[in-house]
Amino acid sequence: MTVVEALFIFRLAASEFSSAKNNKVIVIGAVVGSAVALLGLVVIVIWTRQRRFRGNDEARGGRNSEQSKDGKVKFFPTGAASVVVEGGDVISLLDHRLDENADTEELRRIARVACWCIQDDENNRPTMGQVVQILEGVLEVNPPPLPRSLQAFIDNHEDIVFFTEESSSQSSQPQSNSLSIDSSQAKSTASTTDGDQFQRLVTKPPEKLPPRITRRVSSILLIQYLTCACCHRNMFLALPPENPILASHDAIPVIDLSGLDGSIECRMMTVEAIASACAHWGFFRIISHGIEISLMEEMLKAVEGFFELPWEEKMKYASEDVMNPVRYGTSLNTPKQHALHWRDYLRHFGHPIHNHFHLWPSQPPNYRVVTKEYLEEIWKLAIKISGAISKGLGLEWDYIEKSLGEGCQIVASNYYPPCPQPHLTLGLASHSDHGGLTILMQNEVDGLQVKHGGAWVPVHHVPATLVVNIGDYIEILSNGRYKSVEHRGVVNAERTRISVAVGHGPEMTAIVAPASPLVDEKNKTKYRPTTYKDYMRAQQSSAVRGKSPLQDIMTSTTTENA
Ligand SMILES: O=C(O)CCC(=O)C(=O)O
Ligand SMILES: [Fe+2]
Repeated sequence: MTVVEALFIFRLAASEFSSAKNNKVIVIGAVVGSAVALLGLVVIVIWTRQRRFRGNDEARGGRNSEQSKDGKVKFFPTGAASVVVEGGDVISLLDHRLDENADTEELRRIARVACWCIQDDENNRPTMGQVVQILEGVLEVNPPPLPRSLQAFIDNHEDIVFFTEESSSQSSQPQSNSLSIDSSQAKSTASTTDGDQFQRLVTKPPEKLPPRITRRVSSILLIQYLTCACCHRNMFLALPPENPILASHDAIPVIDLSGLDGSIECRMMTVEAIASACAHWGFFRIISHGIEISLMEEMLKAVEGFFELPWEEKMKYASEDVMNPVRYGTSLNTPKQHALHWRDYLRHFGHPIHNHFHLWPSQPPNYRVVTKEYLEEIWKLAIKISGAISKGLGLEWDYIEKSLGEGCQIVASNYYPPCPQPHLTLGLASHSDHGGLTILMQNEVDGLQVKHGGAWVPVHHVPATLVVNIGDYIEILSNGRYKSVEHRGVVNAERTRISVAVGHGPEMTAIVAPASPLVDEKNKTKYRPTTYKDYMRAQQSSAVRGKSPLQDIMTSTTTENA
């Protein structure tokens, strides 16, 4: 593909992106083969953004070119590429609204990779994988040669096809004040380049990795990455320096839930086992839970099917509003955090299902039906376990159930693609869940870790089991007797991990506060009351680290009363 062809396609298909299944980077859906060339142009658009290439400048009539004082028409990509090739001031090309507020090195890297992507000979262009690594600073990139087809615009500056800024539904009329070059002409000027040019791209790992760490370029993220890099935002999620030592065994308690359907002794023993697990771990594995294995498998498949949809289909559910009933994204609050997880997620409300069913993803075709069945079963299971937890706290069986009102169920499906540098990043940073109980299912790839006694303990995949953890709502309701436990997701270099975490909490308007039977003169309230909606919003909007949202509503127990 020549640059001109790429420009045409960019012009006509600017919004058509799809995910490359394997390497999880953005490509342009309409392009078969040379997506990298188009990527190079997209990169130039993003980095220089408004003023010339996109033609926002009305004075220039929305063209991707401008006329200099000597009357010559300059094609902006050519000018930009020349600056990059000659080692000029890349900051001068930056969107002026950014007030030169960018990291020159980062920008130079972006600019160079953009120019390598639009080399005339496809063999000289980097692979998507190399693009990603260069942008991340893992590989170094040398200055590129000026693409010959851009050189053609210098040589034939009066013969330029201008593309207007109108949407692709309008025809792309040449705006030339003279003749036009069509793509075949440009092709003829773009002969293949020397075989050794690719060598000049030579990318070598830097001696040490950059300090800011999350390497996350998935379907959503390449664009975010580039935009944020241009805005000089720190979007990397670093591991905490004092990472606790990782215990190597999986020691969370295992509870046979069939005990809750047995004799009274059996029930009480199971209640005690759950109470002990909540008090000491906040996490436990359940067996004999009553959810059909086939349903679990179908749910995992439906979720996987969603993540494998084309990018544009998934993006229908992207939202920056943390309270949106359906959300597809990456970190919980990407615009605010500028710190990204190595994962994509789909998060939406479940119970009461009739309120939300119609909003759920309509693809893959069986997603809604399977999810409905799974969430209904999981809701019943959550209520059953909540009964045992209530009893274990010395409350009535139905205390927690009643406190939920209509209740709220949220399913968060997480998709963690393989990561080339897994030890340097996280799929999901340490956090506690805002709800009462989370019931989690994972595919056969490990990655969940629970903080216990100052160490991170892995929770391995065990077929047919589910993992339960208590969240902030139960910590608050128990007046701190049970603690919601921090957990996180790590990633690996080989396999995609999928987890489906279903959280259960009260209806949005419910007041979140300690259960009154658990508050007295001796046990003063440890948490300030708030509505669940406000708490959830605060939790979802904060940088997802540790338990800070919960700490924000803690009282000084020595001074405050219920
Ligand atoms: O992927 C996992 O195992 C953890 C998921 C999780 O903690 C969450 O979605 O809240
Ligand atoms: Fe979680």
